[in-house]
Amino acid sequence: MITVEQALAELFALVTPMQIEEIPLRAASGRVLARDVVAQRSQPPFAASSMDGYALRRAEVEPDAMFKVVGEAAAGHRYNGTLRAGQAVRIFTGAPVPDGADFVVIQEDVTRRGDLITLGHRIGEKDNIRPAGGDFTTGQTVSAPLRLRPADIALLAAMNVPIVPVFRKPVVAIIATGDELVQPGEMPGPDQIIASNTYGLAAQLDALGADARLMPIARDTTASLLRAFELAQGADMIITIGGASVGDHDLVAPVAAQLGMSQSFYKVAMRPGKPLMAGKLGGSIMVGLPGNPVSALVCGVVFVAPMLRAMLGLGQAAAPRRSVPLAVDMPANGPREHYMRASLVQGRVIPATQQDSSLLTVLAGANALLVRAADEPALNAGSMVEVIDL
Ligand SMILES: Nc1nc2c(c(=O)[nH]1)N[C@H]1C(S)=C(S)[C@@H](COP(=O)(O)OP(=O)(O)OC[C@H]3O[C@@H](n4cnc5c(N)ncnc54)[C@H](O)[C@@H]3O)O[C@H]1N2
Ligand code: MOO
Repeated sequence: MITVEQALAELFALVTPMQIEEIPLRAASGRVLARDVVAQRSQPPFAASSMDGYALRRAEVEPDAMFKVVGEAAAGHRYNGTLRAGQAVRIFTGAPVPDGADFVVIQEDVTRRGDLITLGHRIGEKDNIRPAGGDFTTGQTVSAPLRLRPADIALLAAMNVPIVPVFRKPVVAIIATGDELVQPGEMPGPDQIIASNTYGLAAQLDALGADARLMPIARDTTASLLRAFELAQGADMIITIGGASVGDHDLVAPVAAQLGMSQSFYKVAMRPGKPLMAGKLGGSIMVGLPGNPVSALVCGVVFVAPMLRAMLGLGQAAAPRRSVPLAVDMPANGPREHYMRASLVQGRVIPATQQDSSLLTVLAGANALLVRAADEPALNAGSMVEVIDL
Protein backbone atom coordinates (compact mmCIF):
# COMPACT_ATOMS: atom_id res chain seq x y z
CA MET A 1 0.00 0.00 0.00
CA ILE A 2 1.24 3.48 -0.81
CA THR A 3 0.95 6.50 1.47
CA VAL A 4 -1.54 9.32 1.02
CA GLU A 5 1.31 11.58 -0.08
CA GLN A 6 2.46 9.08 -2.73
CA ALA A 7 -1.11 8.57 -3.92
CA LEU A 8 -1.59 12.31 -4.29
CA ALA A 9 1.63 12.59 -6.32
CA GLU A 10 0.40 9.77 -8.60
CA LEU A 11 -2.95 11.52 -9.00
CA PHE A 12 -1.34 14.86 -9.85
CA ALA A 13 0.70 13.04 -12.51
CA LEU A 14 -2.60 12.13 -14.22
CA VAL A 15 -3.80 15.72 -14.29
CA THR A 16 -3.44 18.31 -17.02
CA PRO A 17 -4.92 21.82 -16.80
CA MET A 18 -8.19 22.38 -18.62
CA GLN A 19 -8.48 24.35 -21.86
CA ILE A 20 -9.36 28.02 -21.64
CA GLU A 21 -12.78 29.33 -22.67
CA GLU A 22 -14.13 32.88 -22.87
CA ILE A 23 -17.37 33.47 -21.00
CA PRO A 24 -19.56 36.47 -20.13
CA LEU A 25 -18.63 38.18 -16.87
CA ARG A 26 -22.11 37.48 -15.50
CA ALA A 27 -21.37 33.74 -15.62
CA ALA A 28 -17.86 33.98 -14.20
CA SER A 29 -18.50 33.91 -10.45
CA GLY A 30 -16.61 31.02 -8.86
CA ARG A 31 -14.76 30.23 -12.10
CA VAL A 32 -10.97 30.35 -12.28
CA LEU A 33 -9.43 33.16 -14.28
CA ALA A 34 -7.03 31.56 -16.74
CA ARG A 35 -5.14 34.54 -18.19
CA ASP A 36 -4.20 37.93 -16.77
CA VAL A 37 -6.74 40.57 -17.76
CA VAL A 38 -6.04 44.24 -18.22
CA ALA A 39 -8.09 47.25 -17.09
CA GLN A 40 -9.51 49.01 -20.15
CA ARG A 41 -9.86 52.31 -18.28
CA SER A 42 -8.94 54.11 -15.08
CA GLN A 43 -11.23 54.43 -12.08
CA PRO A 44 -12.32 57.01 -11.34
CA PRO A 45 -11.62 58.33 -14.84
CA PHE A 46 -11.61 61.90 -13.49
CA ALA A 47 -11.04 63.54 -10.11
CA ALA A 48 -14.40 63.00 -8.41
CA SER A 49 -16.13 64.44 -5.40
CA SER A 50 -16.58 61.99 -2.52
CA MET A 51 -19.26 64.16 -0.85
CA ASP A 52 -22.26 66.36 -1.57
CA GLY A 53 -21.24 70.00 -1.13
CA TYR A 54 -19.48 72.82 -2.94
CA ALA A 55 -16.32 72.71 -5.05
CA LEU A 56 -14.01 75.68 -4.66
CA ARG A 57 -10.37 76.65 -4.21
CA ARG A 58 -8.55 75.41 -1.14
CA ALA A 59 -6.51 78.62 -0.95
CA GLU A 60 -9.74 80.54 -0.37
CA VAL A 61 -11.06 78.36 2.45
CA GLU A 62 -11.33 80.26 5.72
CA PRO A 63 -14.08 80.74 8.31
CA ASP A 64 -16.92 82.98 7.10
CA ALA A 65 -15.52 83.22 3.54
CA MET A 66 -18.26 83.85 0.95
CA PHE A 67 -18.55 82.40 -2.56
CA LYS A 68 -20.91 82.80 -5.47
CA VAL A 69 -22.46 79.55 -6.73
CA VAL A 70 -22.00 79.62 -10.50
CA GLY A 71 -23.20 76.19 -11.53
CA GLU A 72 -23.68 72.54 -10.71
CA ALA A 73 -21.76 69.27 -11.18
CA ALA A 74 -23.68 66.02 -10.71
CA ALA A 75 -22.65 62.39 -11.26
CA GLY A 76 -22.77 61.92 -15.00
CA HIS A 77 -22.95 65.68 -15.70
CA ARG A 78 -19.83 67.75 -15.30
CA TYR A 79 -19.67 71.55 -14.90
CA ASN A 80 -18.24 72.72 -18.18
CA GLY A 81 -16.66 76.01 -17.13
CA THR A 82 -13.53 76.80 -15.16
CA LEU A 83 -13.97 77.88 -11.57
CA ARG A 84 -12.58 81.37 -10.80
CA ALA A 85 -11.66 83.19 -7.62
CA GLY A 86 -14.62 83.67 -5.30
CA GLN A 87 -16.72 81.11 -7.12
CA ALA A 88 -18.14 77.78 -5.98
CA VAL A 89 -19.85 74.97 -7.91
CA ARG A 90 -22.62 72.97 -6.30
CA ILE A 91 -21.33 69.37 -6.50
CA PHE A 92 -22.66 65.92 -5.71
CA THR A 93 -20.95 62.64 -4.83
CA GLY A 94 -19.37 61.01 -7.85
CA ALA A 95 -19.38 64.16 -9.98
CA PRO A 96 -16.23 65.34 -11.78
CA VAL A 97 -14.48 68.12 -9.87
CA PRO A 98 -14.58 71.27 -12.06
CA ASP A 99 -11.40 72.68 -13.56
CA GLY A 100 -9.97 75.28 -11.22
CA ALA A 101 -11.40 73.65 -8.08
CA ASP A 102 -9.26 71.59 -5.71
CA PHE A 103 -11.45 71.33 -2.63
CA VAL A 104 -14.98 70.23 -1.74
CA VAL A 105 -16.66 71.65 1.35
CA ILE A 106 -19.47 69.39 2.55
CA GLN A 107 -22.87 71.04 2.55
CA GLU A 108 -23.24 70.61 6.32
CA ASP A 109 -20.39 73.15 6.75
CA VAL A 110 -22.01 75.77 4.53
CA THR A 111 -24.86 78.27 4.84
CA ARG A 112 -26.54 79.09 1.56
CA ARG A 113 -28.71 82.09 0.71
CA GLY A 114 -29.73 82.35 -2.93
CA ASP A 115 -26.54 82.08 -4.98
CA LEU A 116 -24.27 82.89 -2.08
CA ILE A 117 -22.66 80.45 0.37
CA THR A 118 -20.80 81.25 3.58
CA LEU A 119 -18.33 78.75 5.04
CA GLY A 120 -18.63 77.61 8.64
CA HIS A 121 -15.86 77.42 11.24
CA ARG A 122 -15.10 73.75 11.42
CA ILE A 123 -13.76 72.87 7.95
CA GLY A 124 -10.96 70.32 8.12
CA GLU A 125 -7.99 69.57 5.87
CA LYS A 126 -9.68 66.77 3.92
CA ASP A 127 -10.36 67.83 0.32
CA ASN A 128 -13.15 65.24 -0.26
CA ILE A 129 -11.75 64.55 -3.74
CA ARG A 130 -10.99 61.11 -5.13
CA PRO A 131 -8.05 61.47 -7.51
CA ALA A 132 -8.32 60.17 -11.09
CA GLY A 133 -7.07 56.57 -11.20
CA GLY A 134 -7.14 56.35 -7.42
CA ASP A 135 -8.66 52.86 -7.55
CA PHE A 136 -6.92 51.52 -10.66
CA THR A 137 -5.44 52.79 -13.88
CA THR A 138 -5.69 51.68 -17.52
CA GLY A 139 -3.43 48.69 -18.13
CA GLN A 140 -3.43 47.49 -14.54
CA THR A 141 -3.78 43.69 -14.43
CA VAL A 142 -5.79 41.16 -12.50
CA SER A 143 -3.48 38.17 -12.34
CA ALA A 144 -4.41 34.58 -13.14
CA PRO A 145 -4.96 32.03 -11.83
CA LEU A 146 -7.64 33.41 -9.57
CA ARG A 147 -10.90 31.92 -8.31
CA LEU A 148 -13.28 34.78 -9.02
CA ARG A 149 -15.18 36.00 -5.97
CA PRO A 150 -17.96 38.60 -6.11
CA ALA A 151 -15.51 41.44 -5.44
CA ASP A 152 -13.34 40.27 -8.36
CA ILE A 153 -16.40 40.24 -10.61
CA ALA A 154 -17.18 43.84 -9.60
CA LEU A 155 -13.56 44.85 -10.22
CA LEU A 156 -13.55 43.28 -13.70
CA ALA A 157 -16.84 45.02 -14.48
CA ALA A 158 -15.38 48.37 -13.38
CA MET A 159 -12.37 47.66 -15.60
CA ASN A 160 -14.82 47.23 -18.50
CA VAL A 161 -13.90 43.59 -19.07
CA PRO A 162 -17.19 41.98 -20.21
CA ILE A 163 -15.75 38.65 -21.40
CA VAL A 164 -13.45 36.64 -19.16
CA PRO A 165 -10.97 33.84 -19.97
CA VAL A 166 -11.52 30.96 -17.54
CA PHE A 167 -10.56 27.33 -17.35
CA ARG A 168 -13.27 25.09 -18.74
CA LYS A 169 -15.18 23.21 -16.05
CA PRO A 170 -13.90 19.64 -15.75
CA VAL A 171 -16.71 17.24 -16.60
CA VAL A 172 -16.79 14.51 -13.96
CA ALA A 173 -18.95 11.45 -14.61
CA ILE A 174 -19.90 9.73 -11.36
CA ILE A 175 -20.90 6.07 -11.47
CA ALA A 176 -22.52 4.42 -8.45
CA THR A 177 -22.17 0.66 -8.47
CA GLY A 178 -24.15 -1.99 -6.65
CA ASP A 179 -27.31 -4.10 -6.86
CA GLU A 180 -28.35 -2.70 -3.48
CA LEU A 181 -28.71 0.89 -4.71
CA VAL A 182 -31.70 2.90 -5.88
CA GLN A 183 -31.94 6.63 -6.55
CA PRO A 184 -33.36 8.98 -3.91
CA GLY A 185 -37.14 9.10 -4.32
CA GLU A 186 -37.38 5.58 -5.69
CA MET A 187 -38.92 2.67 -3.77
CA PRO A 188 -36.10 0.46 -2.44
CA GLY A 189 -36.58 -3.30 -2.22
CA PRO A 190 -36.15 -5.03 1.16
CA ASP A 191 -32.39 -5.47 0.67
CA GLN A 192 -31.76 -2.12 -0.92
CA ILE A 193 -30.56 1.31 0.23
CA ILE A 194 -30.51 4.73 -1.35
CA ALA A 195 -27.47 5.86 -3.35
CA SER A 196 -26.14 8.77 -1.32
CA ASN A 197 -22.40 9.09 -1.98
CA THR A 198 -22.89 10.07 -5.54
CA TYR A 199 -25.10 12.98 -4.52
CA GLY A 200 -22.68 14.14 -1.83
CA LEU A 201 -19.70 13.81 -4.12
CA ALA A 202 -21.43 15.62 -6.99
CA ALA A 203 -22.28 18.48 -4.62
CA GLN A 204 -18.70 18.57 -3.37
CA LEU A 205 -17.24 18.67 -6.88
CA ASP A 206 -19.74 21.17 -8.28
CA ALA A 207 -18.84 23.52 -5.44
CA LEU A 208 -15.19 23.28 -6.50
CA GLY A 209 -16.01 24.26 -10.07
CA ALA A 210 -16.61 20.91 -11.74
CA ASP A 211 -19.54 19.92 -13.94
CA ALA A 212 -20.45 16.72 -12.10
CA ARG A 213 -22.83 14.34 -13.89
CA LEU A 214 -24.52 11.36 -12.29
CA MET A 215 -24.59 8.29 -14.50
CA PRO A 216 -27.25 5.59 -14.13
CA ILE A 217 -26.43 3.17 -11.31
CA ALA A 218 -24.30 0.27 -12.54
CA ARG A 219 -25.44 -3.11 -11.34
CA ASP A 220 -22.99 -5.75 -10.11
CA THR A 221 -22.55 -7.30 -13.54
CA THR A 222 -19.80 -6.82 -16.06
CA ALA A 223 -22.31 -5.84 -18.74
CA SER A 224 -23.91 -3.16 -16.59
CA LEU A 225 -20.56 -1.66 -15.58
CA LEU A 226 -19.36 -1.70 -19.18
CA ARG A 227 -22.50 0.16 -20.18
CA ALA A 228 -21.94 2.77 -17.43
CA PHE A 229 -18.33 3.32 -18.54
CA GLU A 230 -19.54 3.69 -22.10
CA LEU A 231 -21.98 6.42 -21.06
CA ALA A 232 -19.20 8.16 -19.14
CA GLN A 233 -16.91 8.28 -22.18
CA GLY A 234 -15.57 11.71 -22.98
CA ALA A 235 -15.66 12.97 -19.39
CA ASP A 236 -12.46 14.56 -18.13
CA MET A 237 -12.70 12.36 -15.06
CA ILE A 238 -14.69 9.19 -14.40
CA ILE A 239 -15.32 8.37 -10.77
CA THR A 240 -16.77 5.06 -9.70
CA ILE A 241 -18.07 4.56 -6.20
CA GLY A 242 -18.09 1.13 -4.61
CA GLY A 243 -17.12 -2.24 -5.96
CA ALA A 244 -13.50 -1.38 -5.22
CA SER A 245 -12.76 -3.94 -2.54
CA VAL A 246 -11.92 -7.62 -2.76
CA GLY A 247 -15.41 -9.18 -2.65
CA ASP A 248 -16.74 -11.44 -5.40
CA HIS A 249 -19.04 -8.65 -6.61
CA ASP A 250 -16.36 -5.95 -6.65
CA LEU A 251 -16.01 -5.62 -10.41
CA VAL A 252 -14.68 -2.13 -10.97
CA ALA A 253 -10.98 -3.05 -11.27
CA PRO A 254 -11.47 -6.05 -13.60
CA VAL A 255 -13.93 -4.21 -15.85
CA ALA A 256 -11.74 -1.11 -16.02
CA ALA A 257 -8.77 -3.35 -16.84
CA GLN A 258 -10.82 -5.02 -19.58
CA LEU A 259 -11.42 -1.54 -21.04
CA GLY A 260 -7.69 -0.89 -21.07
CA MET A 261 -7.28 1.23 -17.97
CA SER A 262 -3.64 1.85 -17.08
CA GLN A 263 -3.63 1.69 -13.32
CA SER A 264 -1.45 4.06 -11.30
CA PHE A 265 -2.12 2.44 -7.94
CA TYR A 266 -4.62 0.47 -5.91
CA LYS A 267 -4.96 0.79 -2.11
CA VAL A 268 -3.73 3.59 0.08
CA ALA A 269 -2.62 3.37 3.70
CA MET A 270 -5.42 5.50 5.04
CA ARG A 271 -8.59 5.18 7.04
CA PRO A 272 -11.19 5.52 5.65
CA GLY A 273 -10.46 5.17 1.95
CA LYS A 274 -8.10 2.22 1.71
CA PRO A 275 -9.42 0.57 -1.48
CA LEU A 276 -8.83 3.62 -3.65
CA MET A 277 -7.66 3.11 -7.21
CA ALA A 278 -6.72 5.47 -10.03
CA GLY A 279 -5.35 5.51 -13.51
CA LYS A 280 -6.05 6.55 -17.06
CA LEU A 281 -8.93 5.18 -19.11
CA GLY A 282 -8.90 6.38 -22.70
CA GLY A 283 -8.65 10.15 -22.48
CA SER A 284 -10.18 10.25 -19.02
CA ILE A 285 -8.72 10.19 -15.55
CA MET A 286 -10.31 7.25 -13.74
CA VAL A 287 -10.70 7.25 -9.97
CA GLY A 288 -12.31 4.33 -8.15
CA LEU A 289 -13.57 5.36 -4.74
CA PRO A 290 -14.57 2.99 -1.96
CA GLY A 291 -18.31 2.51 -1.49
CA ASN A 292 -18.69 3.38 2.17
CA PRO A 293 -20.26 6.84 2.21
CA VAL A 294 -17.75 8.47 4.54
CA SER A 295 -14.84 6.83 2.70
CA ALA A 296 -16.03 8.21 -0.62
CA LEU A 297 -16.53 11.74 0.67
CA VAL A 298 -13.25 11.79 2.62
CA CYS A 299 -11.47 10.68 -0.57
CA GLY A 300 -13.31 13.52 -2.28
CA VAL A 301 -11.77 16.00 0.13
CA VAL A 302 -8.30 14.45 0.31
CA PHE A 303 -7.81 13.44 -3.34
CA VAL A 304 -10.45 14.57 -5.82
CA ALA A 305 -10.64 18.19 -4.64
CA PRO A 306 -6.86 18.76 -4.98
CA MET A 307 -6.98 17.12 -8.44
CA LEU A 308 -9.77 19.44 -9.52
CA ARG A 309 -7.90 22.49 -8.24
CA ALA A 310 -4.89 21.37 -10.28
CA MET A 311 -7.11 20.88 -13.37
CA LEU A 312 -8.38 24.41 -12.83
CA GLY A 313 -4.86 25.79 -12.91
CA LEU A 314 -4.70 26.48 -9.18
CA GLY A 315 -1.53 24.43 -8.62
CA GLN A 316 -0.79 21.08 -7.07
CA ALA A 317 -1.38 21.24 -3.35
CA ALA A 318 -2.86 18.88 -0.79
CA ALA A 319 -6.06 19.85 1.02
CA PRO A 320 -5.13 22.76 3.27
CA ARG A 321 -4.47 21.87 6.89
CA ARG A 322 -3.99 23.91 10.01
CA SER A 323 -2.75 23.16 13.51
CA VAL A 324 -5.11 23.27 16.45
CA PRO A 325 -4.95 21.92 20.01
CA LEU A 326 -6.66 18.66 20.91
CA ALA A 327 -9.52 18.96 23.39
CA VAL A 328 -9.15 15.39 24.69
CA ASP A 329 -6.54 12.64 25.19
CA MET A 330 -6.21 10.19 22.29
CA PRO A 331 -4.80 6.66 22.03
CA ALA A 332 -2.02 5.76 19.60
CA ASN A 333 -3.00 5.50 15.92
CA GLY A 334 -2.64 2.32 13.86
CA PRO A 335 -0.60 1.80 10.67
CA ARG A 336 -2.92 3.82 8.36
CA GLU A 337 -3.16 7.60 8.28
CA HIS A 338 -6.50 8.33 9.93
CA TYR A 339 -8.90 11.05 8.81
CA MET A 340 -11.18 11.28 11.82
CA ARG A 341 -14.52 13.03 11.75
CA ALA A 342 -14.23 15.79 14.32
CA SER A 343 -15.67 19.02 15.65
CA LEU A 344 -13.82 22.25 16.21
CA VAL A 345 -15.26 23.88 19.30
CA GLN A 346 -13.78 27.14 20.55
CA GLY A 347 -10.58 26.50 18.61
CA ARG A 348 -10.02 22.98 20.01
CA VAL A 349 -10.71 19.77 18.14
CA ILE A 350 -12.79 16.87 19.47
CA PRO A 351 -12.89 13.60 17.47
CA ALA A 352 -16.33 12.00 17.09
CA THR A 353 -16.73 8.93 19.29
CA GLN A 354 -17.98 6.82 16.37
CA GLN A 355 -15.64 6.58 13.41
CA ASP A 356 -17.25 3.82 11.32
CA SER A 357 -17.04 4.77 7.64
CA SER A 358 -20.74 4.10 7.03
CA LEU A 359 -21.99 6.84 9.36
CA LEU A 360 -23.22 9.80 7.36
CA THR A 361 -24.81 11.42 10.42
CA VAL A 362 -21.38 11.63 12.02
CA LEU A 363 -19.84 13.12 8.89
CA ALA A 364 -22.72 15.58 8.50
CA GLY A 365 -22.27 16.65 12.13
CA ALA A 366 -18.52 17.17 11.75
CA ASN A 367 -16.86 20.42 10.73
CA ALA A 368 -13.33 19.09 10.40
CA LEU A 369 -11.22 16.04 9.68
CA LEU A 370 -8.60 15.43 12.35
CA VAL A 371 -5.58 13.93 10.61
CA ARG A 372 -3.50 11.42 12.53
CA ALA A 373 -0.23 10.19 11.06
CA ALA A 374 0.36 6.46 10.64
CA ASP A 375 1.60 4.93 13.93
CA GLU A 376 1.35 8.24 15.75
CA PRO A 377 1.78 7.67 19.51
CA ALA A 378 -0.89 8.54 22.08
CA LEU A 379 -1.51 12.27 22.49
CA ASN A 380 -2.61 14.32 25.49
CA ALA A 381 -5.26 17.03 25.45
CA GLY A 382 -3.56 20.28 24.44
CA SER A 383 -1.20 18.58 21.93
CA MET A 384 -1.18 20.30 18.56
CA VAL A 385 -2.75 18.27 15.73
CA GLU A 386 -3.60 18.97 12.12
CA VAL A 387 -7.14 19.41 10.82
CA ILE A 388 -8.76 19.90 7.43
CA ASP A 389 -11.78 22.19 7.64
CA LEU A 390 -14.97 20.77 6.14
N1 LIG B 1 -12.33 -8.68 3.23
C1 LIG B 1 -12.27 -7.36 3.13
N2 LIG B 1 -13.39 -6.66 3.07
C2 LIG B 1 -13.37 -5.33 2.99
C3 LIG B 1 -12.15 -4.65 2.96
C4 LIG B 1 -10.95 -5.41 3.00
O1 LIG B 1 -9.84 -4.87 2.96
N3 LIG B 1 -11.08 -6.76 3.06
N4 LIG B 1 -12.14 -3.27 2.93
C5 LIG B 1 -13.28 -2.66 3.54
C6 LIG B 1 -13.21 -1.24 3.29
S1 LIG B 1 -12.02 -0.39 4.13
C7 LIG B 1 -14.09 -0.58 2.51
S2 LIG B 1 -14.06 1.10 2.38
C8 LIG B 1 -15.11 -1.29 1.76
C9 LIG B 1 -15.09 -0.74 0.33
O2 LIG B 1 -15.78 -1.58 -0.45
P1 LIG B 1 -16.21 -1.29 -1.92
O3 LIG B 1 -15.54 -0.08 -2.45
O4 LIG B 1 -16.12 -2.53 -2.68
O5 LIG B 1 -17.72 -0.83 -1.73
P2 LIG B 1 -19.02 -1.72 -1.70
O6 LIG B 1 -18.74 -3.02 -1.13
O7 LIG B 1 -19.63 -1.63 -3.01
O8 LIG B 1 -19.86 -0.85 -0.68
C10 LIG B 1 -19.45 -0.65 0.64
C11 LIG B 1 -20.66 -0.10 1.40
O9 LIG B 1 -21.02 1.14 0.90
C12 LIG B 1 -22.36 1.14 0.39
N5 LIG B 1 -22.43 1.93 -0.83
C13 LIG B 1 -21.79 1.67 -1.98
N6 LIG B 1 -22.10 2.62 -2.89
C14 LIG B 1 -22.92 3.48 -2.28
C15 LIG B 1 -23.56 4.66 -2.69
N7 LIG B 1 -23.41 5.17 -3.94
N8 LIG B 1 -24.34 5.30 -1.81
C16 LIG B 1 -24.51 4.80 -0.56
N9 LIG B 1 -23.91 3.70 -0.11
C17 LIG B 1 -23.14 3.03 -0.95
C18 LIG B 1 -22.64 -0.33 0.13
O10 LIG B 1 -23.99 -0.60 0.17
C19 LIG B 1 -21.88 -0.99 1.25
O11 LIG B 1 -22.63 -0.95 2.45
O12 LIG B 1 -14.89 -2.65 1.75
C20 LIG B 1 -14.62 -3.21 3.03
N10 LIG B 1 -14.56 -4.62 2.92
O1 MOO C 1 -11.21 2.38 4.27
MO1 MOO C 1 -12.77 1.83 4.37
O2 MOO C 1 -12.56 3.16 3.47
O3 MOO C 1 -12.62 1.89 6.11
O4 MOO C 1 -14.13 2.56 5.02
